[in-house]
Amino acid sequence: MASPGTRADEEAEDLDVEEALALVKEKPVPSHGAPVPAGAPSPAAHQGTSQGTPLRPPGPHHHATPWPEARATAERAARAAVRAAHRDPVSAPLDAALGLTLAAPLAALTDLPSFDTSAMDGWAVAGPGPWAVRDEGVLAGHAEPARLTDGEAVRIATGARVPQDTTAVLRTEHGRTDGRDRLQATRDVAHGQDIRPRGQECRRGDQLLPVGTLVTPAVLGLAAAAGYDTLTAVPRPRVDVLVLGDELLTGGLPHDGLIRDALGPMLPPWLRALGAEVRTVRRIGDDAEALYRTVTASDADLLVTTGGTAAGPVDHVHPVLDRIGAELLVDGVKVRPGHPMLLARIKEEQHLVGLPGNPLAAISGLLTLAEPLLRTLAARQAPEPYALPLRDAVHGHPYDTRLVPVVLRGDGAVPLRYNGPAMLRGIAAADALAVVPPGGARPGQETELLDLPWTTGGIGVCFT
Ligand SMILES: Nc1nc2c(c(=O)[nH]1)N[C@H]1C(S)=C(S)[C@@H](COP(=O)(O)OP(=O)(O)OC[C@H]3O[C@@H](n4cnc5c(N)ncnc54)[C@H](O)[C@@H]3O)O[C@H]1N2
Ligand code: MOO
Repeated sequence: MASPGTRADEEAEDLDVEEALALVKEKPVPSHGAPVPAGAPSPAAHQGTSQGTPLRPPGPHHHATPWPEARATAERAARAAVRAAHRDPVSAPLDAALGLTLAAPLAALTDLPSFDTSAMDGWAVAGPGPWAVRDEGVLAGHAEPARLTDGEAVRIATGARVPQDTTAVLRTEHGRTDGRDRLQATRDVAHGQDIRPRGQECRRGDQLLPVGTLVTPAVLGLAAAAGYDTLTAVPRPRVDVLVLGDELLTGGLPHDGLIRDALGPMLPPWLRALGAEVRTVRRIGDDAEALYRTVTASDADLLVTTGGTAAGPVDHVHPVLDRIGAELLVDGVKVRPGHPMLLARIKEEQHLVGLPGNPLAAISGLLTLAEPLLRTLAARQAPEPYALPLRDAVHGHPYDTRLVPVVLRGDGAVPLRYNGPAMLRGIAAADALAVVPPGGARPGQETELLDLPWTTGGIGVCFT
C-alpha cells in the first residue's frame, strides 16, 4: 500500500495533476500547442526554471528510465534469458496451439488438393456434349469413381473426386437434361473448367509458412488441411501472478476501506493474450515473508507482482528483491500513469515485473515492460508501430510520457476522459492507448498508438 509523504513534494503535485486531468475537460492552449487544464501547474512551474530552458526532471526522477528505453531494456532482458534458458520447442496439439509461434517451418505433408476435385456441384463430363448421364452420382468423401468414357457424364458434388478422363465439370445451372437423360450444356464448356487439379495449392514438402509465424485461427486451418495434428512451436513463457495488498476483496461490494481486486481478474487473460501461460494467480496480502517465499519458490520465466512498488511502509517489492539479490534493470519509468513500475532480473532466465497497484498504472506497466518481455520470450514479432492524429489536445506531463486511453474514430484517435491512474473507466471503453510525449499533443498531432489485444484481433487467446 502507498503511504503519503515518502517522496518529494513535486511528485505529489504531479499526482494531483494526474487525478485532476482525469476528470476535467482539457483546454487547448494555442501558443504552446499543449493544452493545460484549469489550475494545472505549467511545465516551467514544475521545474522552477524560466520558459525556454530544456525540460529537466526534479531530483526524485533521476533514476527513472525513459519510456522507450524501458521497453527496449525489457526486450533485451528477454533476449538474454532466451539465450540462457535454451528451452526446447514443444509439440502442441492444434487445439492448444493458438497464439504460439512456429519453431519449425510448416511444410505440406500432402498435395493440396490431394486429388483432382470438383469445384462445383454439377456433372463431370468427358469430351464434347451432349452426354449420356450415369445413374449413380459422385459425392465428396467417397471412394474413387469409375473412369468416364468419352460422351459420358456423371452427377458430382463440390469436393468430390472427379473420375479419371473427366475433361470438365459442368455446373448445375449451366446444363439441362432432356427426356432421354441426355445432358446438354447451355453455354460453352472450357477444357478443365471447375476442376481443382491435385497439387494446385501446394505439393507435398512445399513450405507453407516460415519459422516465427504466429499461430492464428487461419494457420490452424491450413495446418489441419495440410495434414498436421500437432505443431512444433516455441513454448509459452510461464508466468506467476502475485497480487499484493491487504485491502483487496475477491467478491461483493467494497466496504470498510476494503476494495475489490481489479487486477486479479484482469491480468491473467491479458497476459495470455500477450503469449503467456499463466500458471498461478496468488493473493499474498501485505506480507513480506510470504512474498519472499513465493518468489524464491517460483520457477516461472516471469513473475508479475501488483502493488507494493512505491515507498510506503508495506511496499515490500523492493526490499524482497534486495533480499534475494535481484538486479534492478528498470526502477521507475518516466511514464504516467505507472511510473513506479520496475523490472528485475532474479536469475539469468527469470525476471520479475513489478506493476504498480493503481489499476491503470498496472496496465501501463504491463504494456511497457511485460509486453516486450513476453513477446520476445514467445518469439512473436513486434507489432508495426503506427500513429494517428489526435482529435483533441492532450495535456502532457512536463517530462514524462503519458499513456492515454483513446477510441479510434474515422482516421483519428479521440482521447477519453477517465484516464486517472486509479481508473479503469476509460481503458474499458478504449480501442488503444495514445503515447503522448512530454509536453503534450496538439489537436491533429500524429501520435503513436498501442493497440489493446482484443482490438487487434488478439488471436482470441484472452477470450478462451
Ligand atoms: N509518497 C508517494 N506515494 C506514492 C507514490 C509516490 O511516488 N510517492 N507513487 C504513487 C503512484 S504513481 C502509484 S502508481 C502508487 C503505486 O503504489 P504501489 O505499487 O505501492 O501500490 P499500492 O500502494 O499497493 O496500491 C496503490 C493503489 O492501488 C490500489 N490497488 C492495489 N492493488 C489493487 C488491485 N489488485 N486492484 C485494485 N486496486 C488495487 C490500492 O488500494 C491503492 O489505492 O503509489 C502512489 N503513491
Ligand atoms: O500515476 Mo501512478 O504512476 O498512479 O501510476
